[in-house]
Amino acid sequence: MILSVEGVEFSYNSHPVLKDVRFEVERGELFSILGNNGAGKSTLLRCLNRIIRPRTGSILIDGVKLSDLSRLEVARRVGYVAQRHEGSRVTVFDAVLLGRRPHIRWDATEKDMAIVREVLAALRLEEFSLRYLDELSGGELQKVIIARALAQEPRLLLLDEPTSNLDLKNQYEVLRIVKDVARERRIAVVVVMHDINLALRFADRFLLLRNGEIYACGGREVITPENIAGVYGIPVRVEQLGGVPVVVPV
Ligand SMILES: Nc1ncnc2c1ncn2[C@@H]1O[C@H](COP(=O)(O)OP(=O)(O)OP(=O)(O)O)[C@@H](O)[C@H]1O
Repeated sequence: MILSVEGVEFSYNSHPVLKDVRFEVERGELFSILGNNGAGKSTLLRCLNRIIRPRTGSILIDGVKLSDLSRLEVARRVGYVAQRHEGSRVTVFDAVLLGRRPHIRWDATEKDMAIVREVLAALRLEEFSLRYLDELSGGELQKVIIARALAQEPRLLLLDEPTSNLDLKNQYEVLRIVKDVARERRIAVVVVMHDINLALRFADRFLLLRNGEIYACGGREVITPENIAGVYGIPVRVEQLGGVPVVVPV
């Protein structure tokens, strides 16, 4: 088990956002968090990266309490891609190399450079290597931020709506790469997604969050018309298409 979340509660000021959230993510697993707008998905990811600290409950990474780790130790273990990012006057290569920073002692080594080149190739970003981030399209920038998190080689990778700016081809490519990385490197990947059908295609397990509470958690069997209606308040059918369940609003 890489990630164990036990009874996490979080409030902004006195407004409760997460209530008794508990789940586990195994190595090699792509775990998808789904839920209505404002359900607390991003807040949960920020707790998992210790950007914010839960009021109660505990989060364990490889059995070690997140709250006992130093900032550097968290950065070595947890990669995080936020929902929004802004371009800056840094080249794509340097931005991805920044992902290696938690592992670099004095100066970047040939190994760090090789990892960056490998990640850029996997995400088909090589031609942009020397471009500045503020000269990229929204989708290209999103891929660079994901590349930086992959270069970090975390044990736990947290992605907040990683495909929101990507076209159809890039959505599939990026999720395929992330899934392969999870399997091959035996890391845990937690992805917040709005597209249930994309989640159904790539995720191994699902957490349905409604207004800060777990509504359901499990494999494809939890993606039922009842659960989707309960979380999103919209009637749907679940059809099979090429062996993959597809959620269709009715
Ligand atoms: N910094 C903050 N201060 C106060 N309240 C906040 C803050 N950030 C989020 N909230 C509130 O906490 C709740 C959960 O927000 P969060 O962003 O985690 O939801 P979400 O499930 O990621 O939503 P979405 O699908 O719309 O991105 C919302 O009601 C939101 O208004």
